[in-house]
Amino acid sequence: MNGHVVLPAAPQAAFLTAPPRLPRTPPASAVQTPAARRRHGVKAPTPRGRSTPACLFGKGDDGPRRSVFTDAPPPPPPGASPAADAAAASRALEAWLVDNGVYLSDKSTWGRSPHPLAIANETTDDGEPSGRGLVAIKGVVQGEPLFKIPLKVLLTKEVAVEAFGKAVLPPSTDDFIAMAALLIRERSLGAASFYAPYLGVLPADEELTPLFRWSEEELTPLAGSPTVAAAASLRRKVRAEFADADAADGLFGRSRSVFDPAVYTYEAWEWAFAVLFSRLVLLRGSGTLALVPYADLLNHNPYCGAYIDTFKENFTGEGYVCVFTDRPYGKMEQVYTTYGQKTNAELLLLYGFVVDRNPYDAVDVSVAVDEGDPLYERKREFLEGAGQEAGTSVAFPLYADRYPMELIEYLRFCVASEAEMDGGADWGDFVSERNEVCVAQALLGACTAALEGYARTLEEDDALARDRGLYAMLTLKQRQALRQVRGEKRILKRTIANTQREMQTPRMLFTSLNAA
Ligand SMILES: C[S@@+](CC[C@H](N)C(=O)[O-])C[C@H]1O[C@@H](n2cnc3c(N)ncnc32)[C@H](O)[C@@H]1O
Repeated sequence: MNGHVVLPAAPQAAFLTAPPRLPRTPPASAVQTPAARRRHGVKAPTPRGRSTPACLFGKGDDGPRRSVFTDAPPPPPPGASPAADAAAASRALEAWLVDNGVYLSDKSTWGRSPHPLAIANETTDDGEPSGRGLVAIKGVVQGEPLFKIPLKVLLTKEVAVEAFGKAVLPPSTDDFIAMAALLIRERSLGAASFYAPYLGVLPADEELTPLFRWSEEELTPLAGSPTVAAAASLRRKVRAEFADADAADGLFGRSRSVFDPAVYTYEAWEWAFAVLFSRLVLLRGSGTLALVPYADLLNHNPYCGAYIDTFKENFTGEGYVCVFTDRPYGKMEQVYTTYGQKTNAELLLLYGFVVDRNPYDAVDVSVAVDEGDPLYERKREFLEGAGQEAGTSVAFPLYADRYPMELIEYLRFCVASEAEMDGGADWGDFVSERNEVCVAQALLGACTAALEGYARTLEEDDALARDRGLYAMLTLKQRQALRQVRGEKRILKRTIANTQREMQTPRMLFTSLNAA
């Protein structure tokens, strides 16, 4: 029996990023004319940096608005400081949202309660920077809709098809590819883009650090972790997708007058995919993938049960996206959403962060029929007959407190004796004490081999994390890597300890008590 830990295949739509260098003047083909804007059903852009959002400091439609983050002094000029620029970008986004019908006032009006949130330009989670976030500026009750974002400000494949035209971007184009093209185009338009205020609050390129963008050197502290292979796999996919699009018969290659090679570069492509991976949401009901401005400022909390949904206004028939809270929030508390039940490896790969105490964290262990097993051929043929392709190796997730029963069933088969095979055993059930002990040994072997693959032991990692002086010298990526490998090693060690304990009573070794 051999065993090693691997990550599941990288996400299907995983593609890529690096901040594109923007041309000073957008190519003529990329400039959005007022006529085109009308065709796309969007309003003329609010020039970036031109005005102070009325909703915060002026007397706009909603009257004066107080913001806990922007109270008092007038905004400093652009470029005064990174913090001032970030605040100005947030205000520009709010003004744009208000212009497009989002109610952000902290006053109630007929039929509308005060908007309970404000943008925090700098937040922290688990002691690490987590960029912008949304914070309650008044108490929020459970189930309260936090905001209504009109569908017209969303970025979707449909918008991309409209923007480029069906002849250039057929509706059958993959969602990620269509939206990557749209993002690159809108960014190249600069202030002329309808979405400029939204693009203005996206993290700076160097702040977009999903694992697939890490350099070889940056990946070094993750040596031994299945995340390294996952990052390489995702990087390859993103590159391959770009190569396809860039080929003479690909999306870009076919329409070079629209897709200027100086704008639609690999760097721009990677940037767009990093944005999409970390911000796209799947809207329930319609099944549409969308970038939802403002809603995508919500940070992730794995314990959060908030949900996002679309609905239609009764009178106007206009569509909205709404986020509903799962619990009450007090004033000044950061309000969260969930990006789904993701492992830390998935969060690191796609979003660039790791969550301490993540209840969904898991490490995949890959198990296979031992090639030295005299029954190897018979077992391989059996698996192929059952539809399993490419050998006998299968990956299963190990959680801190459980493992999937399918892993045990598969191991029971892998270690089965001839008599057990002949007897047509039900692998979902106890087969024999011998079989059960072999399963335990195989599991221990897989976990031990995985632990031996790391450069450092868990104890050495723990010592590094405890050493304040040394820890403070680590870069953010090094700290994320340390948290990632410590989490993986803890799960592997816990599985070893649990399995060794359970081996005391082999008859009851792998009951559903431990299984997921
Ligand atoms: C959908 S965006 C959320 C808004 C984001 N903070 C921003 O500044 O635009 C997702 C990104 O936020 C950050 N983030 C979200 N939740 C986080 C968390 N719990 N810990 C650390 N970073 C987090 C990560 O950089 C992630 O890629």
